[in-house]
Amino acid sequence: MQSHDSTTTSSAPAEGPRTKPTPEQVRRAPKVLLHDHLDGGLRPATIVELAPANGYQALPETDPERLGEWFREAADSGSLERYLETFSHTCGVMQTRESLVRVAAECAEDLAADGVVYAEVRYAPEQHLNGGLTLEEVVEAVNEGFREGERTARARGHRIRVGALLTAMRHAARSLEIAELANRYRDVGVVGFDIAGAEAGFPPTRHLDAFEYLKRENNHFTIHAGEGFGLPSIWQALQWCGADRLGHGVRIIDDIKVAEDGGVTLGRLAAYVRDKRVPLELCPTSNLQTGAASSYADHPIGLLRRLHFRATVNTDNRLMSGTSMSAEFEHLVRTFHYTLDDMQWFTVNAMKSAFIPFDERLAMINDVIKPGYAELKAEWLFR
Ligand SMILES: O=c1[nH]cnc2c1ncn2[C@@H]1O[C@H](CO)[C@@H](O)[C@H]1O
Ligand SMILES: [Zn+2]
Repeated sequence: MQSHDSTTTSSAPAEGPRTKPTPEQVRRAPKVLLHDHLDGGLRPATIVELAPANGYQALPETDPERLGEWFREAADSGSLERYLETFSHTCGVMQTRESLVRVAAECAEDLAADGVVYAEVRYAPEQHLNGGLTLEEVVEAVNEGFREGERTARARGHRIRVGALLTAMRHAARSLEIAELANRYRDVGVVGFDIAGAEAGFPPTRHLDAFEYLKRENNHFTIHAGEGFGLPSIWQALQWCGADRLGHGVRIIDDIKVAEDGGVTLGRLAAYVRDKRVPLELCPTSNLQTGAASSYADHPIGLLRRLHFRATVNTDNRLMSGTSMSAEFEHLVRTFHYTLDDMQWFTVNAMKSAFIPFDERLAMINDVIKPGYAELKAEWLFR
């Protein structure tokens, strides 16, 4: 793996842009998040407070701290299916308009406080209908919450833009309806579409009609693929369904061979993914919990970054993984000795891969991300 410990050579500066960023710098660095689930990022205290209004009585703990621990432990099962069971408790308290507005507002605030400047946050509208809301009311409540959170963040000195991705559940049969919903709200807060849920046994081609519809509408979508299942799922997502990005895609590693001497051979699918610059929404901590990777050091992100795949860093579910964008980068800095330059590389990759218009992505890169990193990289000069 990469190892450039810049403190070992006597001629290298002890400080500088290529040294390890401090936790404070990691937090302040502008970050872009493409893969974060709204129902996987609630504050534990909010879950406890919202339970009565939603008539939800099945919470495993009512003390916020213990509840947070419960989620982290329950999600740490080594299986995607068991990991997903924990979402019944978060969706259980997201069944009223007020609950959805609050959860979305807090999501935007929490991401902004963590230094995220642009986020695409996903959720499945079909999972929020038990209290009598319509699909449209769900989308409008979440949009309202994101706008409110953006304003609160701004008042606290943080700038963030949040777009929604509408997810359809792959075991269910509402994907075309949700794709149509995403299309209807595309210029009002919704930037794309996704499918999620258990991957094994539910191939993306089950939802081909939804993807073909979105393609005809010139709309954007990502597909969870290559997480709980391997290469066939990634291949279908790209070559049958036409996904713009891969949710996780981490198992593309199965199509990459590294020889004893370090030589690397890409199979046809891995070569396609790299050549076509297909964005990989990698989520290291989540992968450790669902068994898609065994440790940070063994996580394919190290190799994929080295091979210049379009890799991005994401949280997936901040509650279940007890993580944040800063925490994910901290793990990577510690494991792979990443610098601010590496962080900027991942962040620019993510911004290039976002679903908002090209001119806005470019302005975010040139006017927000690059100046943000330049300022951090220059700090050592003035200490
Ligand atoms: O890593 C994941 N892989 C597959 N599905 C997921 C993952 N994280 C969350 N969800 C599913 O997406 C739904 C909508 O947000 C969640 O309710 C959960 O069931
Ligand atoms: Zn996910």
